[in-house]
Amino acid sequence: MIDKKNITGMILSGGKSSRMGTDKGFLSFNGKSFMQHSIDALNPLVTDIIIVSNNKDYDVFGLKRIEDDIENAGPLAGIYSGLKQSKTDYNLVLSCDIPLISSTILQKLIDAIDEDSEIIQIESHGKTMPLIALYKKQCERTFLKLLNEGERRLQYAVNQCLVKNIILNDNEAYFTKNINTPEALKDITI
Ligand SMILES: Nc1nc2c(ncn2[C@@H]2O[C@H](COP(=O)(O)OP(=O)(O)OP(=O)(O)O)[C@@H](O)[C@H]2O)c(=O)[nH]1
Repeated sequence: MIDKKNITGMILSGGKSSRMGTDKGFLSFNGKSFMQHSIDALNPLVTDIIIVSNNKDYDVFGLKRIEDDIENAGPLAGIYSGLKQSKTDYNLVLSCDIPLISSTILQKLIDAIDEDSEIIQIESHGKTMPLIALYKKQCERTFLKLLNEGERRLQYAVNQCLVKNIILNDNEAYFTKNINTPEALKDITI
């Protein structure tokens, strides 16, 4: 049984937000920013939350913010930067564009911890979601090697580690919806 004191929460908020056209973490849903939704889902499960972003505006959330070690290299580099600075073996990593996310879904990742898995990720509607996932700190080494080789694909990097998928049913899948476009935001708002 793992103690929640051994888990760091990490929220990635870099990238271009090119499909949305505006920084996704500051978008509002149900009276709260997308970033705050990720923070609130993590809070009961972890003792510490880190925001991985080069944008100083995120300091408004009063959390530790770290910058990408390798710039413009996408979420793989963001996770690498977070793991490098993490002091805990287990790290719950979220993106900032999943405003429906809940602690109940994240608890499933924690409940699935076993001796072998290095990464435990959500699988929703047949799609694996490495940005709703638990990473062991030791993945840092594999990720750095891949980044140094020029690799940028997060799912490829995840598959180089020992990974377990937690398959959600259709009702649960709703809570993992990615909001990448203004149309997707409109869909959940109506
Ligand atoms: N720290 C960090 N986070 C990133 C980086 N690129 C993407 N992210 C985050 O990873 C998550 C998924 O990002 P995507 O939706 O794939 O990419 P995006 O750049 O946000 O958006 P698009 O330009 O529309 O693809 C979001 O939470 C982003 O904030 C990066 O280079 N560094």
